[in-house]
Amino acid sequence: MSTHPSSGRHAEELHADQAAGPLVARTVAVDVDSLPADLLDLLPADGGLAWLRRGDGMVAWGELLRVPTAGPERFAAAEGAWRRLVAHAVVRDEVGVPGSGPVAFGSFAFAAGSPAGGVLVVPRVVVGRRGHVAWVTTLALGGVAAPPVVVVQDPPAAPGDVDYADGSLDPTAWQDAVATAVGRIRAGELEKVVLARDVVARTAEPLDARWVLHRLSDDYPTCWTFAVDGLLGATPELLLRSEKGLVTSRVLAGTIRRTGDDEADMARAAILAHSSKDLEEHEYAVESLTHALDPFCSSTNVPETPFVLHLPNVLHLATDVTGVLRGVDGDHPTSLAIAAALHPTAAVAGTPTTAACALIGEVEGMDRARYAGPVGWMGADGDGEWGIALRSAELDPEDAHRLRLFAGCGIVAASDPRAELAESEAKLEPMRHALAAD
Ligand SMILES: C=C(O[C@@H]1C=C(C(=O)O)C=C[C@H]1O)C(=O)O
Repeated sequence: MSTHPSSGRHAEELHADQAAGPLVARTVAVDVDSLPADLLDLLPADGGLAWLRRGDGMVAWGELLRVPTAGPERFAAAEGAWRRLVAHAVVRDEVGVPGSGPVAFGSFAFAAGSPAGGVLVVPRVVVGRRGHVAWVTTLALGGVAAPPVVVVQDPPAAPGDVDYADGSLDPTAWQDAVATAVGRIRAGELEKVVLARDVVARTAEPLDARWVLHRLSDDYPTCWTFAVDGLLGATPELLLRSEKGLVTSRVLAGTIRRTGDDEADMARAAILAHSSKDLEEHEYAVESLTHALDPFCSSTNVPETPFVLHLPNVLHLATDVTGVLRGVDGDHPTSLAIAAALHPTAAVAGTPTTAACALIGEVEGMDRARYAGPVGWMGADGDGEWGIALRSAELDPEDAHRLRLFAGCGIVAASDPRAELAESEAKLEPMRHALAAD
């Protein structure tokens, strides 16, 4: 994995590289049967990029360009750089599906003030699959790249024993923070806040990100498994997909742990679907999303009641919101511009947003970095997919044995700190299991 850049230098590099010539992208169709069932098998050991769900999606490697950003304008700066780059690009794409042609992968800090900022990475090679269609894209500057080597790599080595240590707040201090938040909500200062905690993992062997990615995508096929610049995870929550004028967003809020017993879980699903605490929490999240999406859309569709999303570790209340983008002939904002407007939703910040973010800054006691920020990819036409970076961990660029795991919970007036701690443990489970040896 590449290390995190210090801001200004690499942005200049982008311009210098552009001066070396335009972006040249060539996508060729490949026989879907010639690819391994798991595209992650193609990722080289020194890391790469991934965006996968149910076996479809993309893996990519080689860093052609990197656009580091920071501050309140982090999304706009990245988006502007990408638009300038593709405006002069020379593209030959014989496949023509979302994800073919030039793509950039990105990941952005939750908070505008976070030193983590954000980054767009343009890879040298992308291998993608969408149903029965598969492709390889090569990207270069100023000329056509040599055909890439696309081969199944040696499997990743296990991380060995993993030790866990408290992150910024220990469990008692975090429950105190939750209790403080409940007090503020009951006092009428705000309606909902999402509080997160971090846990630090130390692996005996240097971590091969592919080990974690394989586990996550095998265990959580309905989630979006991602890897962007040292941020790994499998998120069940899609901030948005923008495809040919249609936007889709999967909003989650309201959670119950699974028991491991199917019958008991069905009963729990029914409890969740009727829990006024969870329904209230969910409604805040759906409302904030639709409110932010509305200005971009000529029409939206918001189901009246949520469905229960079953994951191996938890059950969530979920709503899929769809909308038709305004704009003629595809002339509408890019997926990243829309993601910027939607972030942060009440699912990861709270309601109202400003008060919730202020309370997070006051009591959470940590920098979320890129956890709970948008993560995903975008193509030359601006279409793309951006998830919310949940159920995730950030690798330490300075120490291949160290990573920070994150999980958060929506807090409302009826929340109980002990139950929220248990919920956060359930949300840490995917990453803990992904790190475990066989
Ligand atoms: C904040 C997280 O999850 C969010 C909070 C949820 C909740 O409180 O019920 C459910 C899904 C996510 O929107 C996380 O996984 O870290």
